[in-house]
Amino acid sequence: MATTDEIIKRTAPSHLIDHNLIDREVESLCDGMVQYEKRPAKRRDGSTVDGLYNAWIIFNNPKQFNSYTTDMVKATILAFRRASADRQVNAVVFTGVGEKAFCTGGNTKEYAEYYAGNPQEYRQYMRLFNDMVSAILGCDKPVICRVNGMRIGGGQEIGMACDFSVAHDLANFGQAGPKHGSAAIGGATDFLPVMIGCEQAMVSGTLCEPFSAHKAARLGIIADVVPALKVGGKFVANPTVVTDRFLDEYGRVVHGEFRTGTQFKEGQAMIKEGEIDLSLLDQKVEELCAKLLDTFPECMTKSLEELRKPKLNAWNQNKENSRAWLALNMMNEARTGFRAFNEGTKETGREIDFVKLRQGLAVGTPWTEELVDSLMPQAAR
Ligand SMILES: CC(C)(COP(=O)(O)OP(=O)(O)OC[C@H]1O[C@@H](n2cnc3c(N)ncnc32)[C@H](O)[C@@H]1OP(=O)(O)O)[C@@H](O)C(=O)NCCC(=O)NCCSC(=O)C1=CCCCC1=O
Repeated sequence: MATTDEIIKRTAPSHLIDHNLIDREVESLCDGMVQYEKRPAKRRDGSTVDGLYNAWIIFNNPKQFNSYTTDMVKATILAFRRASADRQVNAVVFTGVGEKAFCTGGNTKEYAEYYAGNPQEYRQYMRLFNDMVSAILGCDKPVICRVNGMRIGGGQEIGMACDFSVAHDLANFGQAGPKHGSAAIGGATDFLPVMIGCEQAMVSGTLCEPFSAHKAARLGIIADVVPALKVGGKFVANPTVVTDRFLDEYGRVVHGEFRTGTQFKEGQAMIKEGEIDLSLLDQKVEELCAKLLDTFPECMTKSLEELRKPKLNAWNQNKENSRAWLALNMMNEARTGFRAFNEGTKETGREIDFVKLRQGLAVGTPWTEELVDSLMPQAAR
């Protein structure tokens, strides 16, 4: 009987049709700010497999916490299409450069300096943003978000669109929308209720308070969490977070909550002194890729399609209306909030005086250029 290798050699077509839409390098669309790499797939024992790969899609804008510009969004859509169509690709790993941030969402500089007050332009941008989320949810390969750091705002939204998330435990998660002039309707309001339930979704989507990776694991937003901080050559859990007990003296769950006061400060100092090592994160990601490799490929894709439905159905129901609302919102609250973040500093703060704005609106003050300027942090203080 012929071996499988001999049969493959004899029967595979000599010419393969390319199903990509365009024949262009991902990097060329965005000055290398999104990288696309095919890394050899590995078996569970760590050995490399011939002719099979995992596609790594990497945001490369670390100075701005891997926030995505319009060009990066375009490149990301192309990257996911490429990985989806590539017969040699087992799984996609979506991550960012460095250890500080996976992604903190849309680029607030571009929002403030180009899109603010320009709803028709932002509507075009939102076409691309929506296509990026849909490209993740429509990828024929399992998508793993390798959470190499903060996952905030639109970063959390594209992260939650992925099938699995594995994080290092110094990463924070959360939304920024209502604090910065937006609503978290780029996926979060669709995904959060189905992933963590309506109550916790409400807390995250409205209050915009960051939460730890340990809490993200407890809530069920991520599949796994690993330590990244090394002190004296040994891995330790994030020292700014409670990880040594589950309940407080009143029986309330405290595991994964941030420590407070002096304990928090001591934790921060420990992080500063220690060394960050992402090797355990990479190990977990590779392990997951290897498990996915050990399955029938079409059964895997069908399983993904079915298991994505709760997220996908919510997303498809809302994405076009959300796009229109977000575009018009660029005339007032987004224009104000993103400018405030962009123009403010650590000294002045980067948010507006919400009470002042609410007081003005409460007596019918219209949105004017003058009102917006007066709300900027440097003007108010
Ligand atoms: C809370 C933060 C994520 C982190 O705070 P902190 O740790 O204090 O760091 P910073 O000093 O604020 O940031 C370090 C530098 O990175 C720059 N940065 C951070 N995030 C962005 C960004 N999103 N775009 C551009 N630049 C960014 C920051 O300016 C600093 O650089 P500098 O040169 O000034 O020192 C905090 O950074 C934060 O809140 N960031 C903004 C988060 C945000 O508002 N994101 C956009 C949300 S809206 C969105 O993503 C949407 C998606 C689609 C649908 C519509 C929509 O609104």
